[in-house]
Amino acid sequence: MHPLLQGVKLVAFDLDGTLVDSVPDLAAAVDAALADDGLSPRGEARVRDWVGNGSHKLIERALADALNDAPDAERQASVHARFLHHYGLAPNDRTRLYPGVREALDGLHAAGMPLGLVTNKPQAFIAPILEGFGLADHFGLCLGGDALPQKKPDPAPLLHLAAHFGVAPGDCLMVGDSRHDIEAGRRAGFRTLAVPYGYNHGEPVAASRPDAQVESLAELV
Ligand SMILES: O=C(O)COP(=O)(O)O
Ligand SMILES: [Mg+2]
Repeated sequence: MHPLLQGVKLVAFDLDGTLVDSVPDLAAAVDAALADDGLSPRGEARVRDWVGNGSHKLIERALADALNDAPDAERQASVHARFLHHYGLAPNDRTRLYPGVREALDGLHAAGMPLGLVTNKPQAFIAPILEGFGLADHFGLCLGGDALPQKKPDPAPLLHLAAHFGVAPGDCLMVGDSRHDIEAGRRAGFRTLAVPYGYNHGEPVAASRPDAQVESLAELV
């Protein structure tokens, strides 16, 4: 067991970039939505740097890049709707679990550790993705970016999760790949653990000074 887990009574995981490498499917849906609007594809490498603040921000960043200008609200809304449509058709085609994720989730779950998921991804996509990997039953509560008025880096979803399980924030651990996870965790009073392999707008997540970092989540168990 990782030393940071000592005394921990609830572990909250981020989804994109922490448990799953979802950018191939996200980028395909972004590019399909842009194509519906007559715009050229942006590609996986750019989309990788735009993930982390939810689907509206993702589309805003993609449109600003494609247009070289801030999109108007109507165009933003219509391309976002097309993105939700395309992503909903294939959220799991090329999405993969990172190495060590299944071992970590199986091990923690088998040990009776309550697990939660806090992602900025829309709620509707969480279950299809987790079910695709047979992992939906591992999590007692999953919160998407549209589940509450606030999303990460606001601490509200983490505090909601801790209250749901009746665990004091100081006994909770937030595990994530981006500065939004570490900031939300710190502001909620959680311990924080980072993985370096995900999406953090092209910056090392270590710059956010998490309490610890692991190369693989297998190190948790
Ligand atoms: O949808 C996003 O922007 C990222 O989601 P995450 O919070 O699971 O990294
Ligand atoms: Mg993430």
